[in-house]
Amino acid sequence: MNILVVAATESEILPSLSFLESKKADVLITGVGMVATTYALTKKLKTSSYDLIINVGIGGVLNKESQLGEVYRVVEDTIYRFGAEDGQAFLSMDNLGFGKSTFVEQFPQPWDTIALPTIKGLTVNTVHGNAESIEQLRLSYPSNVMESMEGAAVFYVANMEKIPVMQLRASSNYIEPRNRAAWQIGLAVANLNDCLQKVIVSLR
Ligand SMILES: O=C(O)c1cccc(C(=O)CC[C@H]2O[C@@H](n3cnc4c(=O)[nH]cnc43)[C@H](O)[C@@H]2O)c1
Repeated sequence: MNILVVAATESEILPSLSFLESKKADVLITGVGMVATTYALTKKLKTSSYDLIINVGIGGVLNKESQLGEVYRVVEDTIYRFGAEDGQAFLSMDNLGFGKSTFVEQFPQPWDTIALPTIKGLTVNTVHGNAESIEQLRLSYPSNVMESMEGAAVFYVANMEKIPVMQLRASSNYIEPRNRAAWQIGLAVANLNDCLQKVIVSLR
């Protein structure tokens, strides 16, 4: 199976680089954000074809009862507040009739890999960091969500190209008023890479 692993930054995938080379899986470092990700992935797919794209990274979670460092399979991912304000209401791209703002994982067949907790993803241009915007987020998403800056872009490109795709994301921080000192990036990156390697071994 030809696999492409997509990460925003090299530091998120560094512990797996030699493992991935030994498994003949390709790695793409896109840069942070939806625009950089869409460009880099689309360009890569012009010259190479894959049976599976795996997006990996760290992210923020809303539910403070969940443990930081936990690795999730993101089953769908929405571009947050992609649409128009109408007074106090919000009209999504779907409501406006301009297309979709939610994109989904798509399994290769046959699919058999390790069990992981699942979560919905939100992809943002601005990392949440103040109480008012986080309260607004909680009203729209009362259950837990995983926030990143790239997930929906990877799903979008893969869905458009009809390439199976999954997203593994480890929680590095809670979505809370900015508290960078509390981010557990080392733990999240270690768990993420451990999980990625298990998934790849299970697929081959
Ligand atoms: O220090 C900051 O405030 C900050 C702002 C933007 C990005 C970062 C990164 O560390 C970039 C790496 C990567 O991290 C993902 N990430 C991690 N936590 C979150 C979050 O709570 N909300 C959205 N994205 C998050 C993101 O996918 C970046 O690519 C630091």
